[in-house]
Amino acid sequence: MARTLNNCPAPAKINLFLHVIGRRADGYHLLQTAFQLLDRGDTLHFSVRGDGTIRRTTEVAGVAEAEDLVVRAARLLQSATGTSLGADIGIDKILPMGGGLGGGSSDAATTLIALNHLWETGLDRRALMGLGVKLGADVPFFIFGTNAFAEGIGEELTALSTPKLWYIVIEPGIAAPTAAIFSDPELTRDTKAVRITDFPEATNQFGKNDLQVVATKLYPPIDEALQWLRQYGDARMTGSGACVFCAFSQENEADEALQAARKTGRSSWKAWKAQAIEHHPLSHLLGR
Ligand SMILES: C[C@@](CO)(OP(=O)(O)O)[C@H](O)COP(=O)(O)OP(=O)(O)OC[C@H]1O[C@@H](n2ccc(N)nc2=O)[C@H](O)[C@@H]1O
Ligand SMILES: Nc1ncnc2c1ncn2[C@@H]1O[C@H](COP(=O)(O)OP(=O)(O)O)[C@@H](O)[C@H]1O
Repeated sequence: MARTLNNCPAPAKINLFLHVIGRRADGYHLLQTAFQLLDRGDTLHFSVRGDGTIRRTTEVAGVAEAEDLVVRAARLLQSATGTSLGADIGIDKILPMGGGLGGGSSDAATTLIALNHLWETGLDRRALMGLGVKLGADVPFFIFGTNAFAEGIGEELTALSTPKLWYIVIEPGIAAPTAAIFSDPELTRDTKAVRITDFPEATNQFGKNDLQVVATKLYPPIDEALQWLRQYGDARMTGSGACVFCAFSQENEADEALQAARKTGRSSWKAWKAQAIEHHPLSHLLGR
Protein backbone atom coordinates (compact mmCIF):
# COMPACT_ATOMS: atom_id res chain seq x y z
CA MET A 1 0.00 0.00 0.00
CA ALA A 2 1.28 3.51 -0.87
CA ARG A 3 2.10 5.50 2.27
CA THR A 4 2.54 8.97 0.86
CA LEU A 5 1.19 11.23 -1.86
CA ASN A 6 3.18 14.43 -2.25
CA ASN A 7 2.57 17.48 -4.44
CA CYS A 8 -1.18 16.96 -4.86
CA PRO A 9 -2.72 19.98 -6.62
CA ALA A 10 -5.77 21.78 -5.23
CA PRO A 11 -6.66 24.01 -8.20
CA ALA A 12 -8.47 27.34 -8.02
CA LYS A 13 -11.83 27.89 -9.69
CA ILE A 14 -13.45 30.98 -11.08
CA ASN A 15 -17.20 31.48 -11.62
CA LEU A 16 -17.55 32.57 -15.26
CA PHE A 17 -21.03 33.79 -14.36
CA LEU A 18 -23.07 33.45 -11.18
CA HIS A 19 -26.83 34.00 -11.07
CA VAL A 20 -28.88 33.99 -7.88
CA ILE A 21 -32.29 32.65 -8.87
CA GLY A 22 -33.93 32.07 -5.49
CA ARG A 23 -33.54 31.15 -1.85
CA ARG A 24 -34.24 27.91 0.03
CA ALA A 25 -36.20 27.73 3.26
CA ASP A 26 -32.93 27.24 5.20
CA GLY A 27 -31.55 30.54 3.85
CA TYR A 28 -29.12 29.00 1.34
CA HIS A 29 -29.36 30.55 -2.10
CA LEU A 30 -30.29 28.81 -5.33
CA LEU A 31 -27.60 29.53 -7.87
CA GLN A 32 -26.77 28.93 -11.48
CA THR A 33 -23.08 29.21 -12.20
CA ALA A 34 -20.32 28.05 -14.54
CA PHE A 35 -17.27 26.73 -12.72
CA GLN A 36 -13.92 26.96 -14.52
CA LEU A 37 -10.80 25.19 -13.16
CA LEU A 38 -7.45 27.03 -13.39
CA ASP A 39 -3.90 25.68 -13.53
CA ARG A 40 -2.94 27.51 -10.33
CA GLY A 41 -3.68 26.47 -6.78
CA ASP A 42 -2.51 25.15 -3.43
CA THR A 43 -0.35 22.03 -3.09
CA LEU A 44 -0.99 19.35 -0.47
CA HIS A 45 1.15 16.50 0.87
CA PHE A 46 -0.23 13.38 2.56
CA SER A 47 1.44 10.72 4.65
CA VAL A 48 -0.50 7.81 6.16
CA ARG A 49 -0.35 7.25 9.93
CA GLY A 50 -1.17 3.91 11.50
CA ASP A 51 -2.41 5.41 14.79
CA GLY A 52 -5.56 7.06 13.43
CA THR A 53 -4.41 10.62 14.24
CA ILE A 54 -5.12 13.42 11.74
CA ARG A 55 -2.51 16.18 11.90
CA ARG A 56 -1.90 19.32 9.88
CA THR A 57 1.87 19.66 9.67
CA THR A 58 2.04 23.24 8.31
CA GLU A 59 0.66 26.49 9.70
CA VAL A 60 -2.16 28.19 7.80
CA ALA A 61 -2.40 31.81 8.97
CA GLY A 62 -5.76 32.56 10.57
CA VAL A 63 -7.10 28.99 10.44
CA ALA A 64 -6.83 26.81 13.57
CA GLU A 65 -5.87 23.20 12.89
CA ALA A 66 -9.19 21.76 14.09
CA GLU A 67 -11.15 24.23 11.92
CA ASP A 68 -9.13 23.63 8.76
CA LEU A 69 -11.27 22.21 5.99
CA VAL A 70 -8.47 19.77 5.25
CA VAL A 71 -8.60 18.31 8.78
CA ARG A 72 -12.41 18.33 8.76
CA ALA A 73 -12.43 16.54 5.40
CA ALA A 74 -10.05 13.85 6.68
CA ARG A 75 -12.14 13.32 9.84
CA LEU A 76 -15.33 13.11 7.79
CA LEU A 77 -13.84 10.42 5.54
CA GLN A 78 -12.57 8.56 8.58
CA SER A 79 -15.97 8.47 10.25
CA ALA A 80 -17.84 7.68 7.02
CA THR A 81 -15.64 4.67 6.27
CA GLY A 82 -14.59 3.51 9.75
CA THR A 83 -10.93 3.29 8.74
CA SER A 84 -8.41 3.01 11.58
CA LEU A 85 -5.79 4.94 9.59
CA GLY A 86 -4.82 8.59 10.05
CA ALA A 87 -2.68 11.09 8.15
CA ASP A 88 -0.15 13.92 8.34
CA ILE A 89 -1.24 16.65 5.93
CA GLY A 90 0.94 19.52 4.72
CA ILE A 91 -0.44 22.50 2.82
CA ASP A 92 1.53 24.94 0.64
CA LYS A 93 -1.10 27.68 0.53
CA ILE A 94 -0.97 30.27 -2.23
CA LEU A 95 -4.69 30.93 -2.81
CA PRO A 96 -6.13 33.80 -0.78
CA MET A 97 -8.90 33.13 1.74
CA GLY A 98 -12.20 34.80 1.03
CA GLY A 99 -11.03 35.30 -2.53
CA GLY A 100 -13.84 33.53 -4.39
CA LEU A 101 -11.28 31.11 -5.81
CA GLY A 102 -12.56 28.20 -3.73
CA GLY A 103 -9.19 27.57 -2.07
CA GLY A 104 -10.48 26.03 1.14
CA SER A 105 -13.05 23.97 -0.75
CA SER A 106 -10.43 22.75 -3.21
CA ASP A 107 -8.07 21.81 -0.36
CA ALA A 108 -10.92 19.79 1.18
CA ALA A 109 -11.72 18.05 -2.11
CA THR A 110 -8.07 17.17 -2.73
CA THR A 111 -7.92 15.73 0.80
CA LEU A 112 -10.99 13.55 0.24
CA ILE A 113 -9.66 12.27 -3.11
CA ALA A 114 -6.07 11.67 -1.92
CA LEU A 115 -6.94 10.00 1.40
CA ASN A 116 -9.66 7.83 -0.17
CA HIS A 117 -6.86 6.58 -2.44
CA LEU A 118 -4.16 6.20 0.24
CA TRP A 119 -6.48 4.63 2.82
CA GLU A 120 -8.01 2.36 0.14
CA THR A 121 -11.46 3.23 1.48
CA GLY A 122 -12.97 2.71 -1.98
CA LEU A 123 -15.63 5.46 -2.07
CA ASP A 124 -16.65 6.33 -5.61
CA ARG A 125 -16.85 9.85 -7.03
CA ARG A 126 -20.55 10.29 -6.17
CA ALA A 127 -20.05 9.13 -2.57
CA LEU A 128 -17.12 11.52 -2.10
CA MET A 129 -19.18 14.39 -3.56
CA GLY A 130 -21.90 13.54 -1.03
CA LEU A 131 -19.37 13.89 1.80
CA GLY A 132 -17.94 17.05 0.23
CA VAL A 133 -21.20 19.01 0.26
CA LYS A 134 -21.26 18.67 4.06
CA LEU A 135 -18.06 20.75 4.14
CA GLY A 136 -19.10 23.48 1.70
CA ALA A 137 -21.26 24.19 -1.34
CA ASP A 138 -18.21 24.36 -3.66
CA VAL A 139 -16.55 21.11 -2.58
CA PRO A 140 -18.55 18.67 -4.81
CA PHE A 141 -17.47 20.60 -7.91
CA PHE A 142 -13.78 19.98 -7.19
CA ILE A 143 -14.50 16.23 -6.89
CA PHE A 144 -16.71 16.18 -10.02
CA GLY A 145 -13.58 16.26 -12.18
CA THR A 146 -14.34 18.67 -15.04
CA ASN A 147 -15.62 22.19 -15.59
CA ALA A 148 -19.31 22.36 -14.84
CA PHE A 149 -22.60 24.17 -14.95
CA ALA A 150 -23.88 24.13 -11.38
CA GLU A 151 -27.38 24.52 -10.00
CA GLY A 152 -29.07 24.05 -6.62
CA ILE A 153 -26.70 25.50 -4.02
CA GLY A 154 -23.88 24.64 -6.41
CA GLU A 155 -23.92 20.88 -5.97
CA GLU A 156 -26.08 19.82 -8.97
CA LEU A 157 -23.45 19.56 -11.68
CA THR A 158 -23.44 19.08 -15.44
CA ALA A 159 -20.15 18.79 -17.37
CA LEU A 160 -19.41 21.92 -19.38
CA SER A 161 -16.98 22.43 -22.23
CA THR A 162 -15.22 25.80 -22.04
CA PRO A 163 -12.53 27.47 -24.17
CA LYS A 164 -8.92 27.07 -23.03
CA LEU A 165 -8.43 30.79 -22.36
CA TRP A 166 -5.84 32.67 -20.36
CA TYR A 167 -7.02 34.57 -17.31
CA ILE A 168 -5.55 37.49 -15.42
CA VAL A 169 -6.70 37.46 -11.82
CA ILE A 170 -6.29 40.38 -9.42
CA GLU A 171 -6.43 39.79 -5.67
CA PRO A 172 -7.43 43.25 -4.41
CA GLY A 173 -5.92 42.71 -0.96
CA ILE A 174 -9.13 42.22 1.03
CA ALA A 175 -11.26 39.20 1.95
CA ALA A 176 -15.00 39.16 1.17
CA PRO A 177 -16.83 36.87 3.63
CA THR A 178 -19.29 34.73 1.64
CA ALA A 179 -22.05 34.81 4.28
CA ALA A 180 -21.98 38.65 4.46
CA ILE A 181 -22.47 38.99 0.70
CA PHE A 182 -25.35 36.50 0.56
CA SER A 183 -27.16 38.06 3.52
CA ASP A 184 -27.07 41.65 2.23
CA PRO A 185 -30.62 43.08 1.85
CA GLU A 186 -29.73 44.61 -1.52
CA LEU A 187 -28.85 41.26 -3.10
CA THR A 188 -31.21 40.45 -5.98
CA ARG A 189 -32.40 36.87 -5.91
CA ASP A 190 -34.65 36.75 -8.96
CA THR A 191 -32.49 36.35 -12.05
CA LYS A 192 -34.36 34.28 -14.62
CA ALA A 193 -33.25 30.65 -14.73
CA VAL A 194 -31.29 29.60 -17.83
CA ARG A 195 -30.67 26.22 -19.43
CA ILE A 196 -27.25 24.88 -20.32
CA THR A 197 -28.27 25.04 -23.99
CA ASP A 198 -28.87 28.81 -23.64
CA PHE A 199 -25.25 29.81 -23.44
CA PRO A 200 -22.52 29.74 -26.07
CA GLU A 201 -19.20 27.91 -25.83
CA ALA A 202 -17.65 31.27 -24.99
CA THR A 203 -19.23 30.92 -21.54
CA ASN A 204 -17.07 33.72 -20.21
CA GLN A 205 -19.13 36.20 -22.25
CA PHE A 206 -22.47 35.00 -20.91
CA GLY A 207 -24.53 36.32 -18.00
CA LYS A 208 -23.20 38.25 -15.00
CA ASN A 209 -22.23 37.84 -11.37
CA ASP A 210 -25.22 38.81 -9.22
CA LEU A 211 -23.02 38.99 -6.10
CA GLN A 212 -20.86 41.70 -7.67
CA VAL A 213 -23.24 44.64 -7.00
CA VAL A 214 -23.30 43.93 -3.27
CA ALA A 215 -19.60 43.05 -3.01
CA THR A 216 -18.45 46.25 -4.76
CA LYS A 217 -20.75 48.31 -2.52
CA LEU A 218 -19.35 46.71 0.66
CA TYR A 219 -15.74 46.56 -0.54
CA PRO A 220 -14.62 49.49 -2.78
CA PRO A 221 -11.20 47.87 -3.55
CA ILE A 222 -13.10 45.22 -5.57
CA ASP A 223 -14.71 47.95 -7.66
CA GLU A 224 -11.35 49.65 -8.17
CA ALA A 225 -9.75 46.42 -9.46
CA LEU A 226 -12.74 45.79 -11.76
CA GLN A 227 -12.61 49.28 -13.21
CA TRP A 228 -8.90 48.94 -13.93
CA LEU A 229 -9.24 45.48 -15.51
CA ARG A 230 -12.18 46.57 -17.71
CA GLN A 231 -9.74 48.26 -20.12
CA TYR A 232 -8.97 44.70 -21.34
CA GLY A 233 -12.51 43.35 -21.68
CA ASP A 234 -15.47 42.03 -19.70
CA ALA A 235 -13.86 41.94 -16.24
CA ARG A 236 -15.85 40.15 -13.53
CA MET A 237 -15.68 39.14 -9.92
CA THR A 238 -15.43 35.43 -9.09
CA GLY A 239 -17.85 33.86 -6.59
CA SER A 240 -18.53 36.10 -3.62
CA GLY A 241 -15.26 37.96 -4.27
CA ALA A 242 -12.89 39.49 -3.63
CA CYS A 243 -10.84 38.43 -6.70
CA VAL A 244 -11.62 39.73 -10.17
CA PHE A 245 -10.63 38.29 -13.54
CA CYS A 246 -10.55 38.96 -17.27
CA ALA A 247 -10.19 36.44 -20.12
CA PHE A 248 -7.61 36.60 -22.94
CA SER A 249 -7.41 34.38 -26.00
CA GLN A 250 -3.70 35.12 -26.59
CA GLU A 251 -1.07 34.50 -23.91
CA ASN A 252 1.02 37.53 -24.92
CA GLU A 253 -1.98 39.83 -24.40
CA ALA A 254 -2.47 38.35 -20.94
CA ASP A 255 1.24 38.91 -20.23
CA GLU A 256 0.95 42.56 -21.21
CA ALA A 257 -2.04 43.07 -18.90
CA LEU A 258 -0.19 41.29 -16.09
CA GLN A 259 2.84 43.55 -16.43
CA ALA A 260 0.60 46.62 -16.49
CA ALA A 261 -1.24 45.44 -13.34
CA ARG A 262 2.10 45.02 -11.56
CA LYS A 263 3.19 48.48 -12.65
CA THR A 264 0.16 50.31 -11.24
CA GLY A 265 1.99 50.79 -7.94
CA ARG A 266 -0.93 49.41 -5.93
CA SER A 267 0.97 47.45 -3.30
CA SER A 268 -2.24 45.84 -1.98
CA TRP A 269 -2.86 44.10 -5.31
CA LYS A 270 -1.51 40.72 -6.26
CA ALA A 271 -1.96 39.90 -9.96
CA TRP A 272 -1.27 36.60 -11.71
CA LYS A 273 -1.91 34.68 -14.89
CA ALA A 274 -3.45 31.22 -15.18
CA GLN A 275 -4.78 29.05 -17.94
CA ALA A 276 -8.13 27.29 -18.05
CA ILE A 277 -7.84 23.52 -17.55
CA GLU A 278 -10.39 20.92 -18.55
CA HIS A 279 -9.91 18.22 -15.92
CA HIS A 280 -9.15 18.19 -12.22
CA PRO A 281 -5.50 17.09 -11.96
CA LEU A 282 -6.34 14.28 -9.48
CA SER A 283 -9.31 12.99 -11.44
CA HIS A 284 -7.40 9.85 -12.45
CA LEU A 285 -7.54 8.67 -8.82
CA LEU A 286 -11.32 8.24 -9.14
CA GLY A 287 -13.34 6.27 -11.67
CA ARG A 288 -16.24 7.90 -13.48
C1 LIG B 1 -20.24 31.88 -3.72
C2 LIG B 1 -19.56 30.62 -4.12
C3 LIG B 1 -19.77 30.39 -5.63
O1 LIG B 1 -18.96 29.40 -6.14
O2 LIG B 1 -18.16 30.56 -3.93
P1 LIG B 1 -17.04 31.35 -3.10
O3 LIG B 1 -17.05 32.78 -3.48
O4 LIG B 1 -17.30 31.17 -1.64
O5 LIG B 1 -15.74 30.70 -3.50
C4 LIG B 1 -20.15 29.40 -3.38
O6 LIG B 1 -21.51 29.24 -3.64
C5 LIG B 1 -19.95 29.44 -1.89
O7 LIG B 1 -19.57 28.17 -1.52
P2 LIG B 1 -18.78 27.90 -0.16
O8 LIG B 1 -17.65 28.88 0.00
O9 LIG B 1 -18.43 26.44 -0.13
O10 LIG B 1 -19.86 28.31 0.85
P3 LIG B 1 -20.38 27.62 2.17
O11 LIG B 1 -19.23 27.49 3.13
O12 LIG B 1 -21.19 26.43 1.85
O13 LIG B 1 -21.39 28.78 2.70
C6 LIG B 1 -20.95 29.96 3.35
C7 LIG B 1 -22.19 30.80 3.61
O14 LIG B 1 -22.63 31.42 2.38
C8 LIG B 1 -24.04 31.40 2.26
N1 LIG B 1 -24.41 30.64 1.06
C9 LIG B 1 -23.51 29.82 0.43
C10 LIG B 1 -23.86 29.14 -0.72
C11 LIG B 1 -25.18 29.31 -1.21
N2 LIG B 1 -25.58 28.66 -2.33
N3 LIG B 1 -26.06 30.11 -0.59
C12 LIG B 1 -25.69 30.79 0.53
O15 LIG B 1 -26.51 31.53 1.08
C13 LIG B 1 -24.58 30.80 3.54
O16 LIG B 1 -24.86 31.87 4.40
C14 LIG B 1 -23.40 30.01 4.09
O17 LIG B 1 -23.40 29.93 5.47
N1 LIG C 1 -7.49 24.99 4.23
C1 LIG C 1 -8.19 26.14 4.18
N2 LIG C 1 -7.88 27.06 3.26
C2 LIG C 1 -8.58 28.21 3.18
N3 LIG C 1 -9.60 28.54 3.97
C3 LIG C 1 -9.95 27.68 4.91
C4 LIG C 1 -9.28 26.45 5.05
N4 LIG C 1 -9.84 25.80 6.04
C5 LIG C 1 -10.84 26.58 6.50
N5 LIG C 1 -10.91 27.73 5.84
C6 LIG C 1 -11.90 28.82 6.05
O1 LIG C 1 -12.71 28.94 4.88
C7 LIG C 1 -12.92 30.32 4.54
C8 LIG C 1 -13.17 30.44 3.03
O2 LIG C 1 -11.98 30.22 2.38
P1 LIG C 1 -11.83 29.94 0.82
O3 LIG C 1 -12.61 28.73 0.41
O4 LIG C 1 -10.37 29.90 0.50
O5 LIG C 1 -12.46 31.24 0.19
P2 LIG C 1 -13.62 31.40 -0.85
O6 LIG C 1 -14.77 30.55 -0.38
O7 LIG C 1 -13.93 32.84 -0.87
O8 LIG C 1 -13.08 30.93 -2.16
C9 LIG C 1 -11.66 31.02 5.06
O9 LIG C 1 -11.93 32.34 5.40
C10 LIG C 1 -11.25 30.18 6.27
O10 LIG C 1 -11.79 30.71 7.45
